[in-house]
Order: sequence, then structure tokens, then C-alpha cells
Amino acid sequence: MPVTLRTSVPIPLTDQAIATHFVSFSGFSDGKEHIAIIYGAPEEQDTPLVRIHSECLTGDVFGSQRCDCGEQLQEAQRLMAVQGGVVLYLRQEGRGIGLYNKLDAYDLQDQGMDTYQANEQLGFDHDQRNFAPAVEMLVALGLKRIRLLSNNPHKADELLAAGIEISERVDTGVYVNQHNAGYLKAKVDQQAHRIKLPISAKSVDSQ
Ligand SMILES: Nc1nc2c(ncn2[C@@H]2O[C@H](COP(=O)(O)OP(=O)(O)OP(=O)(O)O)[C@@H](O)[C@H]2O)c(=O)[nH]1
Ligand SMILES: [Zn+2]
Repeated sequence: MPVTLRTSVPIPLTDQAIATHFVSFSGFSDGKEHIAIIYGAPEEQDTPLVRIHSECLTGDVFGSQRCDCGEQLQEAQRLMAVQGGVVLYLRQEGRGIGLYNKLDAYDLQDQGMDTYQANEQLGFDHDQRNFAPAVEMLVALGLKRIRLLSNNPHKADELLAAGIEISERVDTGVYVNQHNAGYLKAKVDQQAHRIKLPISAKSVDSQ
């Protein structure tokens, strides 16, 4: 059964003049409530900007500085307020391990492990995410050619393998601070994320 559109509801957002709609879907195989936030009319653009964002309650909602998720989401919103686009918000908290396990993983990182080792210590893959729901949402929305706002090359690879054309890979800004420097370094060193870290951050331990 293909994933299909369920409802599209206008939800005006603070400080945004552009029309925004929250779109729900039917038929996700993982049973989760993934959501698309539509800015303007991306279906009328040749190559709309798309941000595939994995849920991060700590960063997205509360502004945690242990990661860069909150800033990346705000950047996506700022860009899309001007040029339109789509945020695909995937309910894959903690790279797919869930919130409580992510907090356990933070505990292990405070004992010296890096973000990927901590996942494995807890019995998970280093990254448990599945980007098929993002592809399914793009197809249901009729968007097969996009500009992808992400530093993660694996996301782009998975979209390409699923037949989505990426006309441009747009890197996000670099949001480094004293609490997330090790985490960002691990993403660069181990997963080839395209984050240009300042030299001071390159010298910290991976976390
Ligand atoms: N398991 C685990 N998940 C984390 C940790 N820090 C952040 N996350 C989760 O990681 C996800 C974001 O993934 P990242 O690897 O930071 O970035 P990305 O989405 O792959 O890449 P970008 O598109 O460039 O943002 C969110 O679901 C966060 O909740 C951590 O230390 N452990
Ligand atoms: Zn985060």
C-alpha cells in the first residue's frame, strides 16, 4: 500500500508571513506519525528546498546544546519563510533509539564514549534510522526533484537510491558550542558529515 496524503491543515507559525500547512499521511509501515510542514507552494517550484529532520525533543523543543538539531531546524524555518520548502519531520528520536535510550547514551558519553560507541554499547546500531518514510512523503507530495538541506551524505545517498533526484546538497550552518563539539567531531570523523568545524573544535575528543 503506498503512503497517501491524509489531511493538510493550515497552521500559521510565529513570525512567518508565508502560509504553512501541516500534512499528515496514511500507510507508513512503521506506524509512526511522521509529518510534513509545507512552506508556501513547493509543488510549484522546480527544485524546492527540503529538510529531512529527525526528531530531537531535547534540541528542537528545549534548545539542548548537546547537539545542533534545534539550530538546524530554526535555520530551515528561516530559509523556508523566504523561499518556501518542506520540512519532513521524522519521528525517529535519538537516531531511532528513542528518547530514554538517548538519555542513557548521553550518560555513557559522559563516561567517555562517543555518540556512536554509546549506541552500540546499548545494543543498537550506530544509527537506527530509516529514511523510507521521507521518500514516501516526498512521493505522496509529488516532489521527486529537490534541494536537500543536510550535512549528512548518507541521507542524500538513501534518497538517490530510492529515485529522488537531488539537484543540490545545501549544507546547514555550523552550530558548535562547548557542549556539542565532540559530538560534531564524531559526525565528521566517522560519518563524513559535511560540517566545517573551526580548528578549536577539531582538537576536542569525539563524543
Ligand atoms: N542516539 C543518539 N542520538 C542522538 C545523539 N545526539 C543527537 N541525537 C539524535 O540524532 C538525530 C539527528 O541526527 P544527526 O546525526 O545529528 O544529524 P543528521 O540528521 O544525520 O544530519 P543533518 O541532516 O546534517 O542534521 C536526532 O534524532 C537526535 O535526537 C546521541 O548522542 N545519541
Ligand atoms: Zn539533537
